[in-house]
Amino acid sequence: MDDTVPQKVVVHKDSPRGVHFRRAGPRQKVYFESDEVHACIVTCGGLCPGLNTVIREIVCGLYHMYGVSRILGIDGGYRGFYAKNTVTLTPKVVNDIHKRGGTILGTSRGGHDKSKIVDSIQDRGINQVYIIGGDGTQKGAAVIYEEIRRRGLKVSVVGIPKTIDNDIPVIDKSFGFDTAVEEAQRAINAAHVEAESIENGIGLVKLMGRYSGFIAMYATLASRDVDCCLIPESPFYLEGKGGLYEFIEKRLKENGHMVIVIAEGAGQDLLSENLQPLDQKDASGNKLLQDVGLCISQKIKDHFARQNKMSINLKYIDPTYMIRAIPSNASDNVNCTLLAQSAVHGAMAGFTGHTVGLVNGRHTYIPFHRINEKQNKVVITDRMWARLLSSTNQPSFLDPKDIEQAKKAIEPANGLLDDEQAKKAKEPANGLLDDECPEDK
Ligand SMILES: Nc1ncnc2c1ncn2[C@@H]1O[C@H](COP(=O)(O)OP(=O)(O)OP(=O)(O)O)[C@@H](O)[C@H]1O
Ligand SMILES: O=P(O)(O)OC[C@H]1O[C@](O)(CO)[C@@H](O)[C@@H]1O
Ligand SMILES: [Mg+2]
Repeated sequence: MDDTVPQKVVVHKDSPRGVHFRRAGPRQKVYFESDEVHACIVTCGGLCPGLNTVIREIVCGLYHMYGVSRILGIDGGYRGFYAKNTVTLTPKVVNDIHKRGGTILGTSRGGHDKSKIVDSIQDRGINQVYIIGGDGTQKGAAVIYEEIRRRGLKVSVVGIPKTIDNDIPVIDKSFGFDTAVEEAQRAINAAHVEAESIENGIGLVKLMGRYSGFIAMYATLASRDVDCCLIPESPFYLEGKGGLYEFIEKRLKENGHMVIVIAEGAGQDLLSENLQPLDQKDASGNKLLQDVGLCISQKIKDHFARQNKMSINLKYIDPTYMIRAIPSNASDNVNCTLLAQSAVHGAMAGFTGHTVGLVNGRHTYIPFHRINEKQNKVVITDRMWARLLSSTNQPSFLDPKDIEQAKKAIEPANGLLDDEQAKKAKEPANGLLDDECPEDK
């Protein structure tokens, strides 16, 4: 019950203990009686490998570990609470679903209406709400939790973080990420085979990653066939000395072919507004991006045609939805199972207002505000990006001015508290930061 997990494992010698989270797991005392539990599960946002596994394991966990049998599936994301039907979930119904991609409950963007959702929870007598989704979904879950608290309802609200983009902070990584990276290898392999089979072949692969380039970075590091990885966090330019065109020319001269991986959110500043207006948003308010892969492919082709000194053969591969619409692999299945079990144990113990997640290799309960305060991004002054640059041997596309700016904009690259932060942090008498632990009813 009292075990905690530190957010930062590497700290200065004299710095304070920092933020700790409650360790997840079964408790000796449970808050809910089995027969009084009425649980529901909802999936929101984009698809991600492993959604069905999490649903399955929540249902089986509640049923087999705690004898809970009243479990509802909410159809079609947040709006399903008030605008759609529900599905009764039993171990039999969910038995085989982990073998399928997608979510048997359906999902959606937009439609988060706090009052209508909490009215529906109240009217149906639901007292455990399991919400599976990405950064937007966790923000929505926090709003629901606050409203439930305001109304004084005895309802546990638990988030299970889902994102192939890996853009949720604090947690080590989200379920589905490994599967997506693995599937991306197939596209990169195809790009490589095409590129090396033809003179001056270029294989260009676009991968998901709206604001965070983790999939592109890990897929590149895993593959070894990638010559250049472009991500939203690392600005790049096309023309002139040190630009992308110059690098392409150099690689083609050296190797006769090359593979480029580009994350969907990279290089948006280089694109024209002709594909869609720049301020267009999806139903959840996420900015709709232009197809950077298509635009950059065309620009590369035009450049080399204009130059007339080298004829190139570019093949553009866009596996976007293929990497997230598949079932989770073995390691993600394990990950999903443990997350679902942690969620069930926490809710049964009466914890609420938190997301379950792996922190430094341990399962924890993380208060919503910690998850929602920022977005996880690749830190281009940190080790991983440096490792990638060493692996591909690509230019950093940065001038010293950009490096200085990036350093100022992010937290310290080595993850250590600087002196100022260290001074601000105070260690409470019992060594635990009370407000960092989910509320215990
Ligand atoms: N700030 C917010 N407050 C309340 N609800 C929100 C907020 N942001 C998003 N939501 C709701 O959360 C749901 C999912 O959000 P979104 O479409 O951004 O996907 P996500 O959870 O971020 O997943 P992903 O981006 O990984 O696909 C939507 O129904 C949306 O209305
Ligand atoms: O087309 P949709 O369903 O909005 O999903 C696209 C988005 O989903 C994500 O994969 C996040 O789930 C982003 O990388 C991508 O921009
Ligand atoms: Mg999101």
